[in-house]
Amino acid sequence: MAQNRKKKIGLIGGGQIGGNLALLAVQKNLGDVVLYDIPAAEGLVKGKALDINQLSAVDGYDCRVTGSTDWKDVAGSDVIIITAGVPRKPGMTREDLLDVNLKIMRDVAGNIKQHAPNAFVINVANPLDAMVYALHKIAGLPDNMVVGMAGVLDTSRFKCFVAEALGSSIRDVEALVLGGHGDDMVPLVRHSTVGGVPLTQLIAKDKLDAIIDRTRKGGAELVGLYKTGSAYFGPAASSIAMAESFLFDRKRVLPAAAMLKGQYGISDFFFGVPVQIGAGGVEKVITVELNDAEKAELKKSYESVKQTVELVKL
Ligand SMILES: NC(=O)c1ccc[n+]([C@@H]2O[C@H](COP(=O)([O-])OP(=O)(O)OC[C@H]3O[C@@H](n4cnc5c(N)ncnc54)[C@H](O)[C@@H]3O)[C@@H](O)[C@H]2O)c1
Ligand SMILES: O=C(O)C[C@H](O)C(=O)O
Repeated sequence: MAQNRKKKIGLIGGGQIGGNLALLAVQKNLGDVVLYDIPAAEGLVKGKALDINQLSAVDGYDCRVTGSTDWKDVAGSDVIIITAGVPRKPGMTREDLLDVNLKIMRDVAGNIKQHAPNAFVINVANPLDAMVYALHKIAGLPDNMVVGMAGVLDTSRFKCFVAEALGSSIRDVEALVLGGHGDDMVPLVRHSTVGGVPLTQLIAKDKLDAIIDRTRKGGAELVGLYKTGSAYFGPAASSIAMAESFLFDRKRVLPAAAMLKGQYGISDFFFGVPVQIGAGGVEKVITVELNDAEKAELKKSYESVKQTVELVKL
């Protein structure tokens, strides 16, 4: 009888998010993990791999992590998550990372093209929307196999603040944040509910406005607290949710930066919208009906993301 082989997960970048991705992948039994980083970080990835493999004995996890500085080990990955890139520090914008992270992306995307052209690739590096655009161009992957992680994280921040404000279970909060991964992202209040009850009936407008503002600045709030880098637990969990939906053909509808071909009036551009992720990668882009005010907000977010993407010269 044919045996199902274990899935292979390539994690490019073994820093804060990369290490947490490896841990979550093992704990969720997603597959064997290759944690790749540059030669200067060999000890870091080999150490994290060994540490997680030893932890596996405690709870009996079956998947293994290999720390590597050789792209050949990444070959054959079913899914790749890219966190190779510098995080911002207090006082910086995500856009300030463009030059340095674009250099890293050239290297990473070129290697994906060479070593893992069939993988479903999730980019996390910032500035998110520009980096996923560069990845797609350089790696030459099909539109459906490249996606950027931001919407799941931005939406989870919004849900977290709503649950806190109401003192309710976070499980019952349904919400959606659209647009680019920047201060102009669009939390869709009209489409958000708690236990099926519209959010607008539960939280007063001034409180909701404060939640929206805090969500938009959610990344900066953590940068301000950590001081030496940015968020990593939430980003890792958000990326794993996307990878899981692909690996197990879950067909979850999740907000992500996906290639648009005319949807929302946007063409040949990666932008944060709800997509269905399954074994075929991004299988569907879902169009949400928006009112004029929401359309205007989304256009503003698009215009600001576009400014950064236009600086990407390949
Ligand atoms: N999309 C999001 O929502 C989101 C959320 C948080 C962080 N981020 C971004 O994710 C990136 C990583 O964050 P982090 O906290 O893990 O940073 P980190 O500094 O802890 O880790 C980054 C790792 O990338 C490695 N790296 C550098 N060049 C590389 C290359 N060419 N190939 C492979 N690896 C390479 C570094 O050696 C380092 O280990 C940052 O750009 C950050 O801004 C995005
Ligand atoms: O804010 C950052 O720099 C990191 C990330 O984009 C986040 O939203 O946490």
